[in-house]
Amino acid sequence: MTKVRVYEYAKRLNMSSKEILTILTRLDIPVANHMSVMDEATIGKVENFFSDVKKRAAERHAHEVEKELRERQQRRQDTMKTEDNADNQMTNATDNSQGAGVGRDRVMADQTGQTARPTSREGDRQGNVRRDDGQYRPRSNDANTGGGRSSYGDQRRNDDTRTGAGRAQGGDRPNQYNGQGRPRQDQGNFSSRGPRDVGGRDNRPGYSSGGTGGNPRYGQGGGGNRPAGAGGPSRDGNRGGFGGNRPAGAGGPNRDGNRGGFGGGGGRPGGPGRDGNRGGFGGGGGRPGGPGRDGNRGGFGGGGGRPGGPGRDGNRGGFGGGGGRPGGAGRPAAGGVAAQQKPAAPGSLRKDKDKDKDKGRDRDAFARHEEFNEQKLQRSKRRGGGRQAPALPTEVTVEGAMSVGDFAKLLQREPADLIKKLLMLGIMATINQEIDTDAMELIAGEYGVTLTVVEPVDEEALDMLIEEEDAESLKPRPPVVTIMGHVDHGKTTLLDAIRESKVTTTESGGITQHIGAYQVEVNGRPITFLDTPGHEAFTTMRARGAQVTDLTILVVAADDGVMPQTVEAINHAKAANVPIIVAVNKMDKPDANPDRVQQELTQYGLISESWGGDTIFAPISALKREGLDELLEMVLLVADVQELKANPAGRPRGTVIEAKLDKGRGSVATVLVQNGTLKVGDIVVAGTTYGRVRAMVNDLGRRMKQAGPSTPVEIQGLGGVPSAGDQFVVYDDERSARHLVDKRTNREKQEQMQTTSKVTLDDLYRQIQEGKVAELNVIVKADVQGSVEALVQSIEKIDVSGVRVKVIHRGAGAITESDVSLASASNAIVIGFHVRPDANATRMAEAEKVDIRLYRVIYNVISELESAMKGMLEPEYKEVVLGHAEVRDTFTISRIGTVAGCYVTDGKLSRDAEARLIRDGIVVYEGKLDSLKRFKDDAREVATGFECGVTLEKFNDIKNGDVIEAFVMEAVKQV
Ligand SMILES: Nc1nc2c(ncn2[C@@H]2O[C@H](COP(=O)(O)OP(=O)(O)OP(=O)(O)O)[C@@H](O)[C@H]2O)c(=O)[nH]1
Repeated sequence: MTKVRVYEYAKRLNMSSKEILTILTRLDIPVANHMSVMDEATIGKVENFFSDVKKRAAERHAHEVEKELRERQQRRQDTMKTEDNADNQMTNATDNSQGAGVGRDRVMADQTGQTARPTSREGDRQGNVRRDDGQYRPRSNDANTGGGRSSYGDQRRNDDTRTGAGRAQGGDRPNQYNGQGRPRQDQGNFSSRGPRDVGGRDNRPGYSSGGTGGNPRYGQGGGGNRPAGAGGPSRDGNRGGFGGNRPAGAGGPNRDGNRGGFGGGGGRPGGPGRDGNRGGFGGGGGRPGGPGRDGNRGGFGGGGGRPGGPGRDGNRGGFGGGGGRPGGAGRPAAGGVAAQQKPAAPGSLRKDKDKDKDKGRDRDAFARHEEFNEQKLQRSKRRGGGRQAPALPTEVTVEGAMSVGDFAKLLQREPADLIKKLLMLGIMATINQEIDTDAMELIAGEYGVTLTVVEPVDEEALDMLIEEEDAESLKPRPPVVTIMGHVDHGKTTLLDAIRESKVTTTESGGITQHIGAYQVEVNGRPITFLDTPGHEAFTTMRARGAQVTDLTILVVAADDGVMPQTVEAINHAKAANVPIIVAVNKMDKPDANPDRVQQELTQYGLISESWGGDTIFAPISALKREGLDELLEMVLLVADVQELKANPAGRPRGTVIEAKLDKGRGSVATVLVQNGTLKVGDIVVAGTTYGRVRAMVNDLGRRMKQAGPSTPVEIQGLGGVPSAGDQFVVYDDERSARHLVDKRTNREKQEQMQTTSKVTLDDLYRQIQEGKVAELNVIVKADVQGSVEALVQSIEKIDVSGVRVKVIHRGAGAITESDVSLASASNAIVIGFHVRPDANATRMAEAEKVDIRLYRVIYNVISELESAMKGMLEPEYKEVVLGHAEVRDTFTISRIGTVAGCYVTDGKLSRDAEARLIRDGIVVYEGKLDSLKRFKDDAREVATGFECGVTLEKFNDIKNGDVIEAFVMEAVKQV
């Protein structure tokens, strides 16, 4: 497959480019826009994504289908259980009940289609109903004849062959039966055309009716809801048979068992039962039954449902069926499980003397029936338990806003349902739209789910494997010091003085080399100096979130006093929350005035100890190497107060101080180890590069095997050149290091594509609303110090909706690169009053996306800041007139309107300009140019001295002599 652009690919899939871009973003594939090229791998990933989505949808569908099936099955089981319970209750009822009834619906048809004749002949059948004397006496209590047409599946006694009989057929063929059930028995196959519509038609009409034999108590016949078919004969059992809706037709004969059988056209017709709990079911539309003997259930037989085979002595004879669960194929009608369990005794007539035995069998059968039911229940429980859908969550945890779809997934609810609920709450949202935690809370409440909002996981911290070190493993570490100050106040001289005086004396013979940082030893304790005087340590590094400095030495020349960069340095240090030690330098100079320095610094909150403050002032002469020991002792003192600690045995991590590409050595980076002990061979990830430490060199040029906390070392072996301020960490394996670097590179690219999140006045309100800004950092630069102070005082008074303005730096003079870098590091805006940024500052501001605002009136500064904070900052527009044209002629064209033939008298007319029509000095129309043509062609612009055709948007009343004025509205920056 060749490469395609996003929009082409989207078109191919009949999707929008936006959708594809969204998918790519989700897949962490950086793309710029719809014109971006998708290579084969990317397309593959997208296609995988689609197939995953499809797979998930299919799974969900399957799950739903399965659930539906399970519910159906459960319902069926419940119904059966209810009936079984009813049966058992019947068992305890009277003996000798029999009845005959005529089913309402057709009961059952046999395989031959013959109508079952409810003629009962004693002795002529197996498994029949006769009792003691073999005489079939319909009236007697003993020999019970079921009237009507019994629907028997297989009424044979099933001595040996068990054919799946009792397949009821047919539907509602009416069959006039009068409630006199005369069960007919055939050899083996019994069937009956179910009687229908005889007997009463009311609800329980045929109760006790129609039975020709014996006590018709339980025989049911009738035509109504629970009407009667012909009940089968019953003996010693409870129920002869049912007919009607729920059974109908003739019930089978019953003997000693609980249920003779059900007969039914629409319901379940029964076969004969003997000794068992249920003879069987037989049915036209439902389940017709086979005969049962000694077993719990004879069997089911059915036309539309389940037809049954014979059962004997076992739990269930078998199922057979014509329709739903076809006979033979379902559970085999022949034989059946039970039949094999206990071979059938030759079916025969039952004698009274066998009665006790029968009763015993009854009990056995009942027990088996119970056992079977229990087993069935357990099986269904197991089945249900195994496949049970996971319970819906009652508690969910979120980290912040998420899309409706994702939240629905979390709640395991349908997104559409969520969208509906959101709508009810007045929130219009689509599945991909993000909702905040408040909305989530409301939705969760609707579902009765507890929502917990937790702080989002700091991915960077995770990536950097930042673990909490336990207090016991922390050991004191050397302080890391930077030196700052105004130009020429002696920073470099001081750094050199410290290095030479300390390094060379302690490490005699060592050749110091510049690696960007070095360590000195004072009173046996090391101090690390960052060798980069100036702001980089603060700005560049802080912008990357790195904080390397523990304290800063502010160098102020005693002869020069506090200068602008001194102030800047103070502000940098304060912004970074780093303690300051003031080194009053050049004390050797005759015009040195340390008091002045002390006095000037009080303005910036640095009050010397001698004046009751807590800032240490150390008078030194860097040139003459005087006062250095005292200064360094002070450094140690302040460090002690800070209790600087690290775990030398922890995971090595730190910050890149500087890095370069060396011709011979490749990537060389000076790093400051801040925790753990970095060793040669370690796999280091720094920024977007990684590699194995090949060699380590300290500031004395010595090869090192390992470097502990606060040690600056130069390392070789990284794959690329990291940036100053990049944090590094040691990874356990190269693969995960590479993975992190890939991830970072992708993220970086994406961030570059996205708009900056730096604060600007234009989107300040949004950022305030989003809670991103609670304090607006401002750098104030003005032409004179007086203006600076006035401005700062006014600005600091602004307090809108809890957002405070904080002036982090102020000064007189042009806006410099340093101001911009401080603004960038501190997410500040720069306010210039009667000053302008220099070229470098402008360039840097563009690169760093720092908002510089220039003003000439203090009032504008205040009002604009206030408006921005209130979200009312409207860009100001001014009208710029482009030119005029005189209407020399007009034409009316249908469907277009009036076309004005014009002559441009001055300036130009532009196609997308706004226009006004002036007639005799009065503006009669103001709107837009609808079309602008030179002859027949559309023109973008028509300049002075040319003719053109003009139409105005929704305006036709143009007359000769009118003047068309073209103008545009331009946004103006306030200056
Ligand atoms: N008399 C005297 N001169 C000093 C002292 N310290 C530095 N100087 C001189 O001041 C000048 C500037 O010193 P640097 O160390 O370059 O000053 P810096 O602050 O590093 O200057 P930049 O690198 O330009 O920011 C040099 O000529 C030094 O010799 C001192 O203690 N006494």
